[in-house]
Amino acid sequence: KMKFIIGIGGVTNGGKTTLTNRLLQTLPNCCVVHQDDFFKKPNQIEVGEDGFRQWDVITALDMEAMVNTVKGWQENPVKFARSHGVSLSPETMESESEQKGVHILIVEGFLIYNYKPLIDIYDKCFYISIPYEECKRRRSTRTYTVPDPPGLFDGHVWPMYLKHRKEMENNCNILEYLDGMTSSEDIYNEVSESIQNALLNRL
Ligand SMILES: Nc1ncnc2c1ncn2[C@@H]1O[C@H](COP(=O)(O)OP(=O)(O)O)[C@@H](O)[C@H]1O
Ligand SMILES: O=C(O)c1ccc[n+]([C@@H]2O[C@H](COP(=O)([O-])O)[C@@H](O)[C@H]2O)c1
Repeated sequence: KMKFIIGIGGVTNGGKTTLTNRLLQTLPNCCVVHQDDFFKKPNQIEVGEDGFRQWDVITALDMEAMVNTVKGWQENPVKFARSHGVSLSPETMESESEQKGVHILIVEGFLIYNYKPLIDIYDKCFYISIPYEECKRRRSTRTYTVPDPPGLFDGHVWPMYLKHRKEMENNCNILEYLDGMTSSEDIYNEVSESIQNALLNRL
């Protein structure tokens, strides 16, 4: 059975979750792993010299657990789907014995291309970005499990984003860049078409 992994990376508040949810509704047999689910507890997040808890670094996340979750899907996507409440299409169920059908995993998050064990797993790598002003505006309307203290965006979030983005580009993934300023409908259509083409090439 064919397995296909899609990375949806990009800046905080770029629209990764919005796009991911839309794809989940339309792609067959599609599961998701959200990087945000692997943040460590606040008391395990180190405080930097700047006084801010360092949320926007890879060590703020339990990446080992995230990799194991992805491996769990790779080893048995049917079991993974079932245990995560994803219903499989009848066609996939019937063809289980026949090596047909496709299983798709979306890996979504702000640092999914900055961790070695995950870099080579993707069949498609998307990257959403938006400009500083829009990012700051959208972020100010969002409340995380731990709300941003004043100054976090300029003092930590944005500088870390720039640093990681540079690092990621050096890792030279074959990234497809998406403009997060366009409508979510346009972004969805662009990504959807790209995925369909890749799937057709693989069948
Ligand atoms: N294409 C878009 N255009 C305008 N606003 C968007 C778009 N996509 C998402 N948003 C908004 O931006 C905010 C962050 O979106 P979200 O999908 O949660 O981003 P992320 O998962 O990258 O942090 C939300 O308020 C969402 O409604
Ligand atoms: O999810 C959490 O528990 C959490 C707690 C504190 C901060 N965050 C922020 O989550 C951001 C990444 O998620 P996202 O959806 O904005 O890409 C990152 O910029 C962190 O600063 C997230």
